[in-house]
Amino acid sequence: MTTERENLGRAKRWVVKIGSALLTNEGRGLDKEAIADWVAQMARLRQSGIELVLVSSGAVAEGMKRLGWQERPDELHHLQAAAAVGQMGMVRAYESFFEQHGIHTAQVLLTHDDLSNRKRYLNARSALKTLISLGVVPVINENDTVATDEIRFGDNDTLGGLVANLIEAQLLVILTDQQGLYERDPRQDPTAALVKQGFAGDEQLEAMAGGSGGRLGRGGMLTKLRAARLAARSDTATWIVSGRVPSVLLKIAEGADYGTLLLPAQPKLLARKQWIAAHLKVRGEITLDAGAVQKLTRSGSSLLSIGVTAVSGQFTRGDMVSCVDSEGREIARGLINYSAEETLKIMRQPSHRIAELLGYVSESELIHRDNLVLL
Ligand SMILES: Nc1ncnc2c1ncn2[C@@H]1O[C@H](COP(=O)(O)OP(=O)(O)O)[C@@H](O)[C@H]1O
Ligand SMILES: N[C@@H](CCC(=O)OP(=O)(O)O)C(=O)O
Repeated sequence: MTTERENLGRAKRWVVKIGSALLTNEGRGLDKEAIADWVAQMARLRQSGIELVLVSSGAVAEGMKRLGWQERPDELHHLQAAAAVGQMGMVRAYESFFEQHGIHTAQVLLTHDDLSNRKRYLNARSALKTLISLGVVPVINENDTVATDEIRFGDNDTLGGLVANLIEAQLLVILTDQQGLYERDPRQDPTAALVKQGFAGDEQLEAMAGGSGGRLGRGGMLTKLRAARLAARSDTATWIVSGRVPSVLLKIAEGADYGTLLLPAQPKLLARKQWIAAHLKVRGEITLDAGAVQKLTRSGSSLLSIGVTAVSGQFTRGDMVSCVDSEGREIARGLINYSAEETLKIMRQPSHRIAELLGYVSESELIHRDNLVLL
């Protein structure tokens, strides 16, 4: 009988994410030996027909090393400067190692803005798919030099999950400095047991994960689990595994029993809904009454103004808002058809009164079901 691991090892399209601590050998500078080794493995995978996209952290960590800084700076402009310096070394290393195997690489730097604008999202998707079809391995990182807090993914685990959605990968492999997810942070408790398999989005697993163990990156175990939750929306499984296991990527392709495998538990979302769900910047919150919650969750209906009891935040038509129940639990997200001010005027009112209350009607639904994603 074939196991899930064996099936996933045969997946055709992978996103591989490599974290800062691993790539820079805990900040000692780019670990060229390790990079050459991962690249050699990826070249073998490509030869066996697997399509690959690489999401690599390490620009800030490598920049810090080159600039002689011991501590990760707090100021944004210092981080941006370090990233700009370090990114050069990183892409140079990848390019020269992949070249030895006759494989072209491409540098792709993204900000959250690029993926939250529908047109730029579609552009990024077709550019990546074209690169893949040309046999090129794209090397993606956040565009740290221009990213402000407003337009930041924040960590590359999240970026990895979103890229998996973008290219509809079957597998997201997160290489890190631990063997996988442990029941507790192994840096705090070395006796903690490894979790071998679970479901993406399982809150019990998320409760086991702590923040970043290092001073180099921004992620941590929780961001990896959240990335798995994001990836699951495109039916992508996530494998969290140590990059220090010899031939780790080749072993995964054989379905070996390493690390933590997180399987998607929900049905795949339509591509447009994945894009909606991936919006990280929520502009406001609307509270729904019990009837509206039931309509949305049981019948997949659109949200009407009559079911809304409260509005908070500043949003305009087309913005992403979070829909919560009367206890404050988020149940859905969607692109709203009315601004916060308009929503305040029409909440608790039936749709046929919108014209009378506002003097015009944009749409009869507050959020159309095609623009609504249940969480
Ligand atoms: N439950 C857990 N299991 C494993 N690692 C954990 C857990 N909770 C927190 N961590 C920490 O997360 C770190 C990995 O995240 P991070 O340092 O961001 O790595 P990367 O640079 O690979 O993204 C580990 O070194 C570990 O200290
Ligand atoms: N874009 C940043 C990535 C920061 C980050 O998320 O790091 P990590 O938690 O190690 O994956 C960089 O290249 O330094």
